[in-house]
Amino acid sequence: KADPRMKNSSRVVPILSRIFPHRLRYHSLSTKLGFPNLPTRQFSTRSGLRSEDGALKSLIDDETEISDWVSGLKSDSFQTCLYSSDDDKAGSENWDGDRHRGKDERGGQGRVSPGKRWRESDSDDYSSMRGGGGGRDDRLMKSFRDLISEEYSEEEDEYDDGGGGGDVLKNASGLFPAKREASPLVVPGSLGRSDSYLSETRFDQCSVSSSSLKGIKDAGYEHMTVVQEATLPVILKGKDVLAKAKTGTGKTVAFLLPSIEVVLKSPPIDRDQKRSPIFVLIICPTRELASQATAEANTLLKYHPSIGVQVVIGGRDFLWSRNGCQQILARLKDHIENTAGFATRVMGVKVLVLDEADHLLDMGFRRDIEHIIAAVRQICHIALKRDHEFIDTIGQGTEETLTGRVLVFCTTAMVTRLVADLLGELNLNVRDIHSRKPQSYRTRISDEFRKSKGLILVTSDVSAHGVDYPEVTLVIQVSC
Ligand SMILES: Nc1ncnc2c1ncn2[C@@H]1O[C@H](COP(=O)(O)OP(=O)(O)OP(=O)(O)O)[C@@H](O)[C@H]1O
Repeated sequence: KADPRMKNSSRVVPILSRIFPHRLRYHSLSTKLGFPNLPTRQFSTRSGLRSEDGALKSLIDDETEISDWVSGLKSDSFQTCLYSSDDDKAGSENWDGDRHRGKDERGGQGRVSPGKRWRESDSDDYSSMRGGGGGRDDRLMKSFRDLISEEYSEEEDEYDDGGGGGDVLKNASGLFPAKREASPLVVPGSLGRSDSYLSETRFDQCSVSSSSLKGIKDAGYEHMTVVQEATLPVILKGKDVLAKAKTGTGKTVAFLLPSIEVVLKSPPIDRDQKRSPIFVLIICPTRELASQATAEANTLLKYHPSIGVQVVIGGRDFLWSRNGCQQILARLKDHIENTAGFATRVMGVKVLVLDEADHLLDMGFRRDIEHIIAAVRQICHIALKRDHEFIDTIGQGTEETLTGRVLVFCTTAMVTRLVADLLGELNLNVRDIHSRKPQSYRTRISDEFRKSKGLILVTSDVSAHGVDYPEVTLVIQVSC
């Protein structure tokens, strides 16, 4: 039986189809420097997977079929939150899901065991979905926005929910410039200061329910973190958000708290309904991260006895394996089709969170994300609206993440220039010295490198002779 709440919408969600290009990876350098880390595992390109993976193939083939039975479904509103972290702490070794999220430093979580509530019925099979740690640069975020919005424009009119995006921005506590999505909203308070994750704003200054406030207080939180402060009012206004923030800066609460408020604002559940509808769907790449989010949710839900949280986990550490995304898809499809009541329950989804989605893109999973979104969309009619807000608490460049001096030796002037250009493309703070540069320039750059911190010097062997650079954190020899 369909949720009666779904009756009034006329949205049609566009098909997402563009292929996201694979990106260059500088794994070892980024790991050493504490730059945003990239995965160590080798992932095959996506092209071969589809034919090999029956589950994915069948999901895609079945999209039309699923779409048939959901075509009558309607949704009043649907919010999408895409979260990414600029993970300068988590090393590549953590990609299997045992990332630490700074909880020891700040405490205040884990009081309630994951999945305590709502485990009663239809899931013996728990499977988590969440994207690993470590954000990428703005190109990724832009790609994400492109990915989600590009086909949106084709059906723009059908998406207009009358929300009035500009007004939303204007009304948002004065924190947000009334600007549409042309460029990310950079939250300056957070830039370049690793200890400044807490904002001046207290939770009790925001319009969240008193029960949520009690839970927040019990968790020991008083002030919002920068990303929470920036995203909460926007999401509470019903706006979609694409947020970028460093690891351990409270993104989980940033998406959980407004999600809880959305649930609270939803019409009461029909008591006759056998299975409670799912209002919020959070997709995480690993069971560990899903469990952490669940624990955090339970903390926030302490005084909301009517709202439950359920973690659905399948195989063990499956995501960052070769077919991880396909497995998510397969499980999603499996749950939709075979888990008693799941499809009906998920029809009520009002908030979709793709946590750390940038990693999925970075790893060439764009197609798979599209399919996940398509699969979810089939049942709940969602998309990140084109007038969503992109909130960036990190900003361009990564200079603040590099504190040491890095020396990269290359064999020739050409290779030196190439390596410097590549690092520059990654927004790293880089200088190059080689024989084709004038001596005065080389001397100046040498001096700058000696004096400054947070700089990468790429040099040909020309500067290897007789130079003495103090406190070099890392030396890399490029031998091609
Ligand atoms: N407003 C707050 N005040 C104090 N501590 C907080 C606040 N919000 C979250 N925390 C705590 O900060 C820690 C890190 O938060 P969280 O795990 O949500 O960060 P994150 O940005 O999601 O990290 P990741 O990128 O690893 O997913 C947790 O222990 C959480 O309980």
